[in-house]
Amino acid sequence: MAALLKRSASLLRAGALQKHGVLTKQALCLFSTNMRMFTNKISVEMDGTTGVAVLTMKSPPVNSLSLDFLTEFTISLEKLEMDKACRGVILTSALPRVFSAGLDITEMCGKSAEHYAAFWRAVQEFWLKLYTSNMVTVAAINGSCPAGGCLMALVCDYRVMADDPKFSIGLNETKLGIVAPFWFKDTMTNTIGNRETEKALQLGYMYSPADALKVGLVDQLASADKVETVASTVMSEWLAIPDHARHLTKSMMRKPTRDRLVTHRDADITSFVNFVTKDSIQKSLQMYLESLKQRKR
Ligand SMILES: CCC/C=C/C(=O)SCCNC(=O)CCNC(=O)[C@H](O)C(C)(C)COP(=O)([O-])OP(=O)([O-])OC[C@H]1O[C@@H](n2cnc3c(N)ncnc32)[C@H](O)[C@@H]1OP(=O)([O-])[O-]
Repeated sequence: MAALLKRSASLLRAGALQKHGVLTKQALCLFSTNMRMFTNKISVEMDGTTGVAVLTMKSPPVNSLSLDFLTEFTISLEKLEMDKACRGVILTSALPRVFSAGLDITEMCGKSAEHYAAFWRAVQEFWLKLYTSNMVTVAAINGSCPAGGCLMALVCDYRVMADDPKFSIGLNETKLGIVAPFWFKDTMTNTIGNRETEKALQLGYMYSPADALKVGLVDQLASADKVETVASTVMSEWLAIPDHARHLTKSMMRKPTRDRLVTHRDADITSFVNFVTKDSIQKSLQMYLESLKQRKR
């Protein structure tokens, strides 16, 4: 009981969340050591016995990474990170065919320079928090996963993807007439190597699950209905390793890539704002958004 009260207090202290004004519909429920947390766009269920949380993205139509989404995601992750009982998190989607469509293109169109800067800082923060998490992170990719969606999966420790040829994964930025920034590129290079990344980025290549497995962009395929179960099995294998040894190893492997962004963070924001405010880029993004809408007709 004492432990439960201590836990409730720590969750209530996380009332800092409300200051951000994004968690208006948040509900916290405590059942013994299990925890459930809901925001508008994300739900988190923590199993106190296993120490594993499932973070489910539920922002229709395509779990696009808007400023609000990124803020809710980052805060949810921070809360799990602060919870000593949580050792691993599985990321997945509640939507039937989409893991995440990547950055919300409407956040990059027709807005002010100040907005673009705030948006980009949130994208950086999201990447930094997930990339440097002490928890084991496993992506259960149960749908398509372009651009920022692929980035989210790539920063996880392990990726399980649904073996459905209708789904695809990759950094397709060049197809939108934009350029993946250096830390997107670094994240992909660290996973599949320089040559494959160079081809994939120049072509904006979207891999089928089978091809993604072949080049190592994902670690394992599973039938669509088994993705989360397989992710849980993988999670238990990773959690069998002592936390401190795994943390130090992860941090040693990731530090140079993390440091590169941290050192160049402001310059990266300036560069994004200069890029995205160009008329030619605004035109490309508008045309791409329009083409997405036309596809449905
Ligand atoms: C330097 C910058 C680096 C950039 C990184 C990025 O991540 S750039 C991001 C690169 N990302 C991409 O290139 C992904 C583009 N998206 C897709 O390829 C597909 O949507 C899909 C395969 C994800 C899902 O197919 P599906 O048949 O299930 O769904 P659907 O196609 O019918 O779309 C439903 C609705 O969602 C809308 N919408 C979609 N995506 C976005 C978005 N990112 N944002 C906003 N809106 C988006 C779409 O317009 C439509 O709106 P409507 O008409 O209802 O008002």
